[in-house]
Amino acid sequence: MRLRFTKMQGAGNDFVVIDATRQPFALTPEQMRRLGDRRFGVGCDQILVIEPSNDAGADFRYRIFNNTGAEVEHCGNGSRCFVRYVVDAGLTDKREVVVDTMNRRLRLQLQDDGRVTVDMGAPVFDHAALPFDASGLTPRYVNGFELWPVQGVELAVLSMGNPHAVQRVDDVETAPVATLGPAIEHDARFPRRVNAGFMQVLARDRIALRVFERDAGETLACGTGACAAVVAGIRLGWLDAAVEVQTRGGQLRIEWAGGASPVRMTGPATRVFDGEITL
Ligand SMILES: N[C@H](CCC[C@H](N)C(=O)O)C(=O)O
Repeated sequence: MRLRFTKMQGAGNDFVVIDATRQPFALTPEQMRRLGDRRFGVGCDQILVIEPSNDAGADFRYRIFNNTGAEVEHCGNGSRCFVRYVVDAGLTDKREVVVDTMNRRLRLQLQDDGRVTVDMGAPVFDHAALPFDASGLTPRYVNGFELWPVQGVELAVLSMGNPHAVQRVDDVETAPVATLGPAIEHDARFPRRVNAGFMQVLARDRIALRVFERDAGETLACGTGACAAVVAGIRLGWLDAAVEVQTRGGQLRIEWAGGASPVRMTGPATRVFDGEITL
């Protein structure tokens, strides 16, 4: 089948965007794996599928698939690219767009400087939301927040709609992301696996972050991972309410006022090229 797509990236996290409002989306997981393959296909970290909304409260639905073909709950960098796409493609004349993902309703705002601000919803600390099996473990409490001993390190665990396990490291550049990342991702205590964050605190309003993503491996940036790292850092008493996150692919700004308030993320969203592929 012939498929039109738009290649986009948000802080180096890259996506194949499929507009299912203008062409049918019916790819098998194998076809999605080929689409996402950097040698046999287009290549991307995730595939984003834009669909009409079937709910009066939202302008669109958007589905997210890792490049393995696995459908997932949330993608922060992808949400910014989604709104950049729908505005540039003329699918909406709004500059504040409401979109439904698998389990969240997001509000996205296109800024005058071209960046996009996303209300990412509130973090969830209930272990069942990841899920995370803490049975038999004793956490260390820092500032009243738990750090869990897993794979020989201390993890803060939380959900941004998708599961995250964040640890503090002295230097992200020398952190063992390539080995410890997959070990955490596949640890049995995360039955649906997990995104593993490595956070270096540079100041109370600045961190460096690398994320070994579930399925996709290390990406140049992870939006939900940046939200999870900042929320964990605030809960642990290391960070203030507004933090600049330096990733390998660019900079994100994350704000969280605590409690049940939503996490706000601001960052770039760029169209790279349009194309067609036969799958
Ligand atoms: N790998 C993630 C999905 C993509 C998240 C990331 N690309 C972002 O920007 O939030 C997961 O399996 O939960």
